[in-house]
Amino acid sequence: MNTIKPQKTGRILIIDDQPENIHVLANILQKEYEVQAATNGAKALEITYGKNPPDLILLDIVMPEMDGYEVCRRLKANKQIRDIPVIFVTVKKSVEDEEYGFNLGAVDYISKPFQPTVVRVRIRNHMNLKLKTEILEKLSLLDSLTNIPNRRSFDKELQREWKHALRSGHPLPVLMMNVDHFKHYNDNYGYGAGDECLKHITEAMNKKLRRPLDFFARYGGEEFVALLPNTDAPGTMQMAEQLRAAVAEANIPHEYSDTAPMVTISIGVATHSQETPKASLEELLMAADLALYQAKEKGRNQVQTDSPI
Ligand SMILES: Nc1nc2c(ncn2[C@@H]2O[C@H](COP(=O)(O)OP(=O)(O)OP(=O)(O)O)[C@@H](O)[C@H]2O)c(=O)[nH]1
Repeated sequence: MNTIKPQKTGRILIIDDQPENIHVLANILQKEYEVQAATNGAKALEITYGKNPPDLILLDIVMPEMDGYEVCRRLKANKQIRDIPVIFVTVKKSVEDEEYGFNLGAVDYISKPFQPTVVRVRIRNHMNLKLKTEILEKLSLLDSLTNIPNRRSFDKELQREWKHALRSGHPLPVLMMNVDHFKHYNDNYGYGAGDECLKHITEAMNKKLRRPLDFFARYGGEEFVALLPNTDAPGTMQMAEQLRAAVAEANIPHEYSDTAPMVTISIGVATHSQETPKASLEELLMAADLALYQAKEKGRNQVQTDSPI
């Protein structure tokens, strides 16, 4: 008979210099969670920075070389991993010790010797909170209609890529895309049909953006935006043209468009590069917006750029 194994709901890293202590905690937790172990701070940091970081960390304080406080300090100093909850599990149980641990950013403090049931419940609570927070964070970065990143997510990504472009000297192209005569579409086919249209357009464009660094988001309403980091000017124009064509070729009828019998988009391209440097990311966005305005002015269903090849 096939038995269904309950799914493990998270990964826990146990850090303790005494393997037998790790064993005791692992025994309590491994039914519910995937358990990782490290007997010193250096190994713990290696696991945490690695490909499969834990969702929660149980950390002993008294360890030779790097003690638990120092491990915690280093974890909390790193932006990428500082949100992993740390729980101290220790024989140090004075109020001052606890206070010190909490001040370093720990979420809880479990004194040894401990009651397995209490440990299990406290860890389950912290794990649930961590996983739910993660889900909410992911949702807060997604556009609910199209399921692609939203403007908030784009703003974060742009900040990151802007800094990277300044450091590396690589070009950073931005594409602003706007649906043509979308007000007529909504007014004539209805807002629900308008929503469906936005979903189809998203799909059509998403299929074309294949590079791992490409970032595509809904900027708001009927406006979309894409970042194509490290793409040169000819490549950017080719990509923009492909996106424009992909929407036209989706062939979504739009009898009320003054431009074409189907839904089309206009695209404005601006690039921060050695040839066309921008003083700030705001200037980069404004340049893309201006190019989009020109694409609309010149007849829509076309690409305009501030960085001609
Ligand atoms: N269905 C739907 N419509 C939206 C959404 N967000 C914005 N819109 C509509 O998009 C339309 C945008 O209209 P305008 O800014 O006048 O632009 P346009 O009609 O596309 O004209 P041009 O951009 O000049 O070609 C408005 O009717 C908005 O109500 C959405 O989430 N769903």
